Amino acid sequence: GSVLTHTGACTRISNNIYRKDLTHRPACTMANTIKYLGQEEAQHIDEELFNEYSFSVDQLMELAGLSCATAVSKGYPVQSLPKTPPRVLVICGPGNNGGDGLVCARHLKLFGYEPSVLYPKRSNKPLFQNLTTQCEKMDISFLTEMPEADVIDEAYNLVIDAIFGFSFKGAVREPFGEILSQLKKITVPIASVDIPSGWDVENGSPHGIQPDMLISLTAPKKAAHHFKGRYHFLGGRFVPPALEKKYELNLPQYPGTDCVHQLN
Ligand SMILES: NC(=O)C1=CN([C@@H]2O[C@H](COP(=O)(O)OP(=O)(O)OC[C@H]3O[C@@H](n4cnc5c(N)ncnc54)[C@H](OP(=O)(O)O)[C@@H]3O)[C@@H](O)[C@H]2O)[C@@H](O)CC1
Ligand SMILES: [K+]
Repeated sequence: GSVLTHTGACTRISNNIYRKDLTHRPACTMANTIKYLGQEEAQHIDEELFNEYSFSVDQLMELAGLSCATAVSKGYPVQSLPKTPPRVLVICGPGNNGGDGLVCARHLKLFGYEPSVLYPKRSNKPLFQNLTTQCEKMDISFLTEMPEADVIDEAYNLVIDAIFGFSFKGAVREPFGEILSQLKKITVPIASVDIPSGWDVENGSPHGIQPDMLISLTAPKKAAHHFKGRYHFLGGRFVPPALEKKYELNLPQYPGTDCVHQLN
């Protein structure tokens, strides 16, 4: 049952999850509302997971990437894809969001998809080199350049956008400006990891890419209020309860042992 005493400013999405109405601040208690994080708060939680809770990047990235592949398999089951072979294009950026993409590509391959990766600005950190080798050893092909929008529509069933996450700031620098301009023209669906790339992390971007799926990791970022696609999943089921409490994340219960929770 609801414990909210509000004026209709919250939209009930599913059990114990309420989405804030964009037009006015909810008068309801925030006790049952999943928190949408600002950029700095997302970065603080990230630092705390590593520094206070002693997680390694590898651990959380593996769970984040697995969540993304799982959400994709729920929204776009391999048997339901219009084109065979079941090709998907995974575009990876230079930071940890790109690392999530590399992990996601590997799990998608294990799930029966045929991922190809575009990873134009590579990190020389061992973690990223290892993730790249793991993909190569699993016969995941790496593209040398961004295909034109019509080629993507012809060859791929969907695009995984793992270009930028919660550390994105300012005007998009190349080669990602050109990549995002092609993504604005494609008609196959885009699944964005954590943030639709190119969007301001808090305010979104009305003229940016419009993904069909968003997989929010740890907790949604404020930009997710502007997401208009069909599927919004929460992933990254690794938040210790004490950390969740400290930041008042009010995360929903994940079903059973699932690593993703569908928000809408
Ligand atoms: N705690 C969690 O929840 C976990 C979070 N995880 C994931 O980590 C993500 C955050 O990763 P992150 O901090 O590495 O940054 P991210 O957003 O990938 O981008 C930084 C890179 O982008 C670049 N860049 C920035 N602005 C740019 C511009 N305008 N134009 C062009 N380039 C620009 C910038 O380049 P530089 O400024 O260094 O040149 C830098 O290299 C998070 O969203 C989630 O997906 C999981 O892996 C694990 C658990
Ligand atoms: K992204």
